[in-house]
Amino acid sequence: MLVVESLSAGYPGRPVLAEVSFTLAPQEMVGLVGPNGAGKSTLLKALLGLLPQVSGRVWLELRPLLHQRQRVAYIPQRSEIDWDYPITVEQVVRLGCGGRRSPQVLSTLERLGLLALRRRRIGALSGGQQQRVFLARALVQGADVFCLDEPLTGVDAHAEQVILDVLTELRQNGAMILVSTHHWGEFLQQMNRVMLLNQRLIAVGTPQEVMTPEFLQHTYAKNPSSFNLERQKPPLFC
Ligand SMILES: Nc1ncnc2c1ncn2[C@@H]1O[C@H](COP(=O)(O)OP(=O)(O)OP(=O)(O)O)[C@@H](O)[C@H]1O
Repeated sequence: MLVVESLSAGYPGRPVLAEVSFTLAPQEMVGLVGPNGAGKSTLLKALLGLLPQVSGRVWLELRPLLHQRQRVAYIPQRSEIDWDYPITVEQVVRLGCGGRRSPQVLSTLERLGLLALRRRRIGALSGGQQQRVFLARALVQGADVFCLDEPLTGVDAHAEQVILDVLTELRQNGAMILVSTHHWGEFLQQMNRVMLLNQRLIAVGTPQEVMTPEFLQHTYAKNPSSFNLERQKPPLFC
């Protein structure tokens, strides 16, 4: 179980997240939804200890997550990756296991339909192929927790299906998956729970419980704290 307690985070002179608390259980896939600038990427980075200004606690099975960082795989948002960096598909995937050559790298490349592309530079791939490369790196890492930042952005229908199939299999095998997304369709319906975020956690529940006009209006409002929380069912609120 991953437990996040009162996580606040931001950048120098720019507080972003305030007091976010939630849990993530094995076999759970939780969606992170909110407007541009809500702090979804900031939350994923803060969890992983990638930001300088963080307070709060993050535990994985009763031990601080930062002491067992290798158990978490992170797939950053596309815009955070330097696609001109001179590295091949296979080299990226190998980074998941400390740069080693391993049969698992080749089998994972094959599983994700990337074997024939393994000697190509990552910058020479399509968006869907690039996203599959980073998913392959995460799989090779053998992590228990997967944090994915907008994995379906810029991918075609084939890559989308491959990614969804892998996530389903990971979940069945006991992984904990946290995924930020602007895709509200079928993808969101596959989530066990959805967290609505706008600098603070607005609501958590099943997609049916939280993807309602009222919750969404509040989440996407310029000033979400002005919403009348008393009118809502308490269990959904954080
Ligand atoms: N490196 C940084 N330095 C300063 N401010 C930043 C930095 N990165 C992000 N921010 C700011 O933090 C806020 C939250 O950004 P974040 O990227 O976490 O939002 P997001 O919910 O992931 O948005 P999107 O859906 O557009 O990806 C924004 O106001 C953004 O401008």
